Amino acid sequence: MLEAHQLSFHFASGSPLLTNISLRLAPGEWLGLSGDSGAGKSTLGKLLAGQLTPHHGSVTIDGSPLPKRGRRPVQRLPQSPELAVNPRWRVGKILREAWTPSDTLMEAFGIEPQWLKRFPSALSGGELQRVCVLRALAPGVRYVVADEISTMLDPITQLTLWQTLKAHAERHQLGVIVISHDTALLNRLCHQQWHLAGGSLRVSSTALKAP
Ligand SMILES: Nc1ncnc2c1ncn2[C@@H]1O[C@H](COP(=O)(O)OP(=O)(O)OP(=O)(O)O)[C@@H](O)[C@H]1O
Repeated sequence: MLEAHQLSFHFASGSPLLTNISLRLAPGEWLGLSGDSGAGKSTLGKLLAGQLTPHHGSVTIDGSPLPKRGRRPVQRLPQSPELAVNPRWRVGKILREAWTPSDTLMEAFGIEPQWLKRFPSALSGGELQRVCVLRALAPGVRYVVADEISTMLDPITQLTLWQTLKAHAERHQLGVIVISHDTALLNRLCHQQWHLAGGSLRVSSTALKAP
């Protein structure tokens, strides 16, 4: 179980951005997070993934704090994949630095073998996003924070990406947090939905689907 316990956070110069945020996500469960631009959704995603440290509160997995070293069990996928990769590494090295997925999985995510020899700048944003999603699914990863990952994809590629991620998450019992402004997408994918406003979470809708 991934749990946020009363998280509070503010940036150095700013007023409080997040106040007393608590949430729980079980393995295999999908949680949707919406909110206006600037509400703090990405910041909350970074806190849950251990990329930022809360000023108050804590994040735990099965009751233990997030590990400080080694592979992060909570992986955050940012909206702009080009900012998340080393532009001087070829795509194959970028992927294999995390793990070596099977050919079947590569195919399922629509990743073509010839892309591996290219540099990230020689892939489209959507192609690179799929590489980054697959890179984040290394063994040992338990939860994924997908932060607006499909905005740049055409509808068909978007659908394929979510279907593939859904199947993979189900097989490996990954918990997934979907950050999006797209209510229809969240309704379709998520078991629980939260809306972030004024630094607090409120239930946006509770789906009746079982995880
Ligand atoms: N490193 C930083 N230093 C100072 N302020 C920051 C920093 N990063 C983000 N902020 C501010 O914190 C607030 C929340 O940012 P965040 O990216 O979490 O919002 P968001 O809800 O994800 O927005 P969007 O939907 O536009 O992506 C914004 O006002 C932003 O300007």
